[in-house]
Amino acid sequence: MNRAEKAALQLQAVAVLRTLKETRTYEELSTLTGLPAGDLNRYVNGHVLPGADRAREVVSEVGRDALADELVARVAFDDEGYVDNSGVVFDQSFLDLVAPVAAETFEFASPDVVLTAATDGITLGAAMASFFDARLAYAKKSKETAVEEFIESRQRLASGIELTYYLPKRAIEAGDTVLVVDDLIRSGETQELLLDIALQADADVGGVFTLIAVGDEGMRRAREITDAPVGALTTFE
Ligand SMILES: O=P(O)(O)OC[C@H]1O[C@H](OP(=O)(O)OP(=O)(O)O)[C@H](O)[C@@H]1O
Repeated sequence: MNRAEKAALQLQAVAVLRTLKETRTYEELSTLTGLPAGDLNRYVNGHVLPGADRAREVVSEVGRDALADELVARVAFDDEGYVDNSGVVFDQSFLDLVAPVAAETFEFASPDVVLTAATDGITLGAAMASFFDARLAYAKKSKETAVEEFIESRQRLASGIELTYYLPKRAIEAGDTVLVVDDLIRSGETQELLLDIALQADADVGGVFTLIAVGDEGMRRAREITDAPVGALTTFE
């Protein structure tokens, strides 16, 4: 880890602690993290930065659990099992915290491009792309006017309806490492289409990440297609 990476990790840990502090006292934060309340106070107020080891622990362990809990609290299911995750995907600051936690938790290859599906995957994709200093590409269900060449991936869904995603061809170059992300994986049909787009582009898949996995069908499907790490921040049964 070079100096800039260390500084970035330290600042991410401070951002995680500040978010946790919004709804907790320093004593509660101390119980949660195992760190002394006085040190936490100095980190949250920006007087001192946590050392690299502490910072990593905050981001990957405390941060992961706390963000997963926060995610559960912000997601609602209706009677038919559909998910309302607007409380998460509309909150770019929250997603900006998720990105370093995801990167610390799963061993994704550092991507050149983060690939997602419009619409709800875009804000998570932007957070992940910004964290990795990568480009963002999102496939859409319609063709963008004025774009001449597309990579298309089509599939007949279990429902019988055909779903096609289109990505402007120049968005991914052959040999790019692609991290596929989405807000939600349920059946895995969308992930399969995104992974097929990466394959058609002759890209290498560096990982698959989702905020929410509903059941394990979609995650299993993604793991059948790629050997890269496939991870979710939270799984709902
Ligand atoms: O694993 P799957 O069964 O494919 O489901 C996951 C997909 O469903 C949602 O998108 P949706 O198709 O509702 O489009 P939207 O993002 O525009 O709402 C979600 O954003 C994922 O892309």
